[in-house]
Amino acid sequence: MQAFADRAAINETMQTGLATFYSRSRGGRWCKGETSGHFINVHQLFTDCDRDSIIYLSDPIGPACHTGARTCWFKEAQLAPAEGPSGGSSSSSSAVAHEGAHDHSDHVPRTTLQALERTISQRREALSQPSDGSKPSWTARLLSNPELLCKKIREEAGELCQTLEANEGRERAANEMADLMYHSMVLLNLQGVEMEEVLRVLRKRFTQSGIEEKAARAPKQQPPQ
Ligand SMILES: N=c1c2ncn([C@@H]3O[C@H](COP(=O)(O)OP(=O)(O)OP(=O)(O)O)[C@@H](O)[C@H]3O)c2ncn1[C@@H]1O[C@H](COP(=O)(O)O)[C@@H](O)[C@H]1O
Repeated sequence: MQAFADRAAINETMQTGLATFYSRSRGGRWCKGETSGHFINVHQLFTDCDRDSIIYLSDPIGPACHTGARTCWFKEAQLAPAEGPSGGSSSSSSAVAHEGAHDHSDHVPRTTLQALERTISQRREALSQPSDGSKPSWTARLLSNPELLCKKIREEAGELCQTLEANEGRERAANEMADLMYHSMVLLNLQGVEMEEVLRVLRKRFTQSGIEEKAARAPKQQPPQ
């Protein structure tokens, strides 16, 4: 979402950790979620180079958009082709944006991981439909065969390690990591885990050393003899 914030709203955000803005229509400060319950937990603030724009990096509790959509950006703007000099159009109006007809439930800008996660979900959904004779899908094969999936994940992890052990170079390492991530994401789909949950776990760990975290763990219960 995008909204205005004045100095007081930004100060409040920093003090409470909840995204707070300034409503120009109501002429006052508002904490996102105070009516809906959909608060936004802010964990980092960035300003742009000339300090007139701020990003609140955050974890939203529920949908961020007042329409109930996860994000406010669900309408795709399409760029009209630029007209040449004979078209009589000035350069400032050569690219005209207009809204696409997409519905917010499915059409939102996605990060690379979210786009891949969506494709995997679509393959999973297609498994429960009668086959439409479309192209064979490797993802569908993995989803239907957990044994093959786990074998591939172990194999890909081994190949990633080998890139270091056999000094295979950075391009190979990037490729093997991509293989491992893709196959692991198929497993996460079967487990009902979203990548966002994994990223949240990683973010939580930002402030803690791995050694300290392990030392603080509760002792494991011994299995009954
Ligand atoms: N990212 C991937 C992806 N990465 C790897 N693979 C497939 O995983 C398989 C890996 O098996 P291999 O045994 O060949 O293993 P390998 O390590 O690549 O090969 P070797 O080094 O062992 O020879 C290959 O078929 C790859 O094409 C992937 N298959 C699919 N995706 C994504 O999933 C989408 C949907 O794919 P389908 O479900 O196949 O339509 C694609 O558009 C991609 O975005």
